[in-house]
Amino acid sequence: MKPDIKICGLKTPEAVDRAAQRGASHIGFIFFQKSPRNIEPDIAGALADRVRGRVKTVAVTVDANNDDLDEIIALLRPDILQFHGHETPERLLTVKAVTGLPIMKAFSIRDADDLKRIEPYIGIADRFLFDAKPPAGSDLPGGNGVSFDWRLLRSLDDSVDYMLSGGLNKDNIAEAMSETGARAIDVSSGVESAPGVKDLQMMDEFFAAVAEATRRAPVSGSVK
Ligand SMILES: O=C(O)c1ccccc1N[C@@H]1O[C@H](COP(=O)(O)O)[C@@H](O)[C@H]1O
Repeated sequence: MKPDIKICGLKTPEAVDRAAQRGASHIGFIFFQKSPRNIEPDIAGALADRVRGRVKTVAVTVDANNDDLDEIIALLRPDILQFHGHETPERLLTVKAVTGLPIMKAFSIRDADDLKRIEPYIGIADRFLFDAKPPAGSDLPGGNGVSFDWRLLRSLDDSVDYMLSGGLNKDNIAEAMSETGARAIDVSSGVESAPGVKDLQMMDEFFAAVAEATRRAPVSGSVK
């Protein structure tokens, strides 16, 4: 079965349309001032309208306050909230109760101990997203185009639903999928020609590489 595919950090109608045409299950919009992929909520909402109901929209935030979340939710009307900061389980429970939206909580992974940090979030986060730790000096908690040791995920219980993220691209996605058996994958800078600039051909090549990897080793299990 084809994995869920999230293309993150979209900013143009062309990239949104191409992601939908090629079969993305999710598209992500980044609400983080320091990111080259940062977008205003009203613009993200207009982009999402192009594919609403066909592709799930994900609002990516980093330790956002209530006012910012309210504005993003009102203007984007996302299907899923992705939290890429230091949000506590209590914070996410509150947001979930107030908004009624599914939550994806991102974790930066370098070693086995990093995976243990998900435990208090089990039963609260609807899905996890595993990304690499940012390189030293990076302003960004994600979107750095770096990978982690995928073998670490072998220890995960099969009931843990996650998106594999961090440095994925057309050249490594087959290995990443076969190493992890991930049922969902997430890419941003791996389909960019420059920071924040999505490249339609690179997107095509990524989707083709996922299709080829899926043909060789079908992903098993149910996909949300
Ligand atoms: O992409 C960003 O700029 C970003 C900013 C703040 C929080 C998260 C961000 N991106 C997330 O990181 C993954 C992985 O990116 P990459 O493929 O390694 O470049 C991306 O998909 C977003 O979920």
